[in-house]
Amino acid sequence: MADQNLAFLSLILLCPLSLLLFLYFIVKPRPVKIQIKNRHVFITGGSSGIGLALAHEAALEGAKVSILARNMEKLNEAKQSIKLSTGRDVAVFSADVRDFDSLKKSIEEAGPIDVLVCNQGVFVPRELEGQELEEVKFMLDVNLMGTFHLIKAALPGMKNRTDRAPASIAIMSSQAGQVGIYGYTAYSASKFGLRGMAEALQQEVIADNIHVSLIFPPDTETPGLAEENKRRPQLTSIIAAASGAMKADEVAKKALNGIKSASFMVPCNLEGSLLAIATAGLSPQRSFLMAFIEVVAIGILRVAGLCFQWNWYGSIEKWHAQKKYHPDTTLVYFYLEFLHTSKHLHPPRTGQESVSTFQEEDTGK
Ligand SMILES: NC(=O)C1=CN([C@@H]2O[C@H](COP(=O)(O)OP(=O)(O)OC[C@H]3O[C@@H](n4cnc5c(N)ncnc54)[C@H](OP(=O)(O)O)[C@@H]3O)[C@@H](O)[C@H]2O)C=CC1
Ligand SMILES: CCCCCCCCCCCCCCCC(=O)[C@@H](N)CO
Repeated sequence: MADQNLAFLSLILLCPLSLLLFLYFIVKPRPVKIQIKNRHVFITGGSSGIGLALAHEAALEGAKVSILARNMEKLNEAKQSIKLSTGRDVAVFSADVRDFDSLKKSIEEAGPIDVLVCNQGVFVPRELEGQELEEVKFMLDVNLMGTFHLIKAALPGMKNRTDRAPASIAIMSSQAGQVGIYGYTAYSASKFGLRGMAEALQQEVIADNIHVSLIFPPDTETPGLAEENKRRPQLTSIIAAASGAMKADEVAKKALNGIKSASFMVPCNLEGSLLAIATAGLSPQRSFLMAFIEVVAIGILRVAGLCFQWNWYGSIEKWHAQKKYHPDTTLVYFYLEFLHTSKHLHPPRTGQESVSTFQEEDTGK
């Protein structure tokens, strides 16, 4: 009897241990550390929000930082604020990521890059039915094509870097790049696109000791989010509230740690970690411990994911039912529910909002 118990006990211990051992030997690419100190860190969208917070963090850690965005005034303000808080000078470059030639010029001027952070991004949430195709194209152009332009422009210099030390290409996705969210058809498409690009690119640049990281923040308090909240559909806010909001410097710290450990997927909060496991798919995983957790947890997280979908489709059904039977009270109802589910307070949508965010951003540049 005692022998049987012992055999049973060693069996339940042996299974996970042999799985761990197996994963230890097979995870690829192998773990690597990316140094930040004294390296050239080039951050697009570095004049605002998450990019600016990342520029601060990287400068604090002793990097040589360059930031790129369109508006020179905002760039200079960012430069001053980083100088003030860290005592370090950052180089600023004004270019639109949609314009490959001017981007290439800036990148050549900046010199070889060790850590490229593709962070620029625009988000104009709206149901596809009411969204102009130009707005769809705007998001795909800046978020997806802009990142292609950046990597095409920076890669030759990165490959020819003299020290051959591990380098990084970090790409700012979003939790809306892991799961499709109501109101984000175009935005989610642009961010899902980045994931496909990143998975393929990692295989192509591994031989050059370049390591790709994909960062997945939840709602993050930035000037961009404040602008977005003025016109975000209520259902988008309700669904996005499933993941807690973060501050830009918290996201920047998580992002920089993810870059330093060369993690392929970089979640930023607890919900993000669960999402990363639930959507692991065939993405690379360097950590055998994380791989172990993925293998063990993936089934139950699928159940959790289905529960989230149940909840979200419930909200959508309620929204439509309210609209049908009480057209006048719908907005009030959702506004009240919204107050309970989100920290971002703003007046309910009237349906009369203009597309000015997009037009203002997009003209005269
Ligand atoms: N805030 C959030 O809730 C979340 C944000 N993200 C992602 O994080 C990234 C940063 O977001 P956030 O900090 O909120 O954004 P902000 O709107 O605060 O800042 C965006 C930055 O990108 C620059 N930028 C915008 N368009 C272009 C362009 N065409 N060419 C060059 N630079 C451009 C802006 O400068 P300028 O206008 O002068 O060009 C600015 O520096 C984005 O990719 C976003 O999708 C992901 C999840 C959540
Ligand atoms: C299996 C377990 C699942 C765990 C919970 C899932 C929660 C999903 C919430 C998605 C939130 C999307 C926010 C997008 C923010 C963004 O990108 C915009 N603000 C634009 O910048």
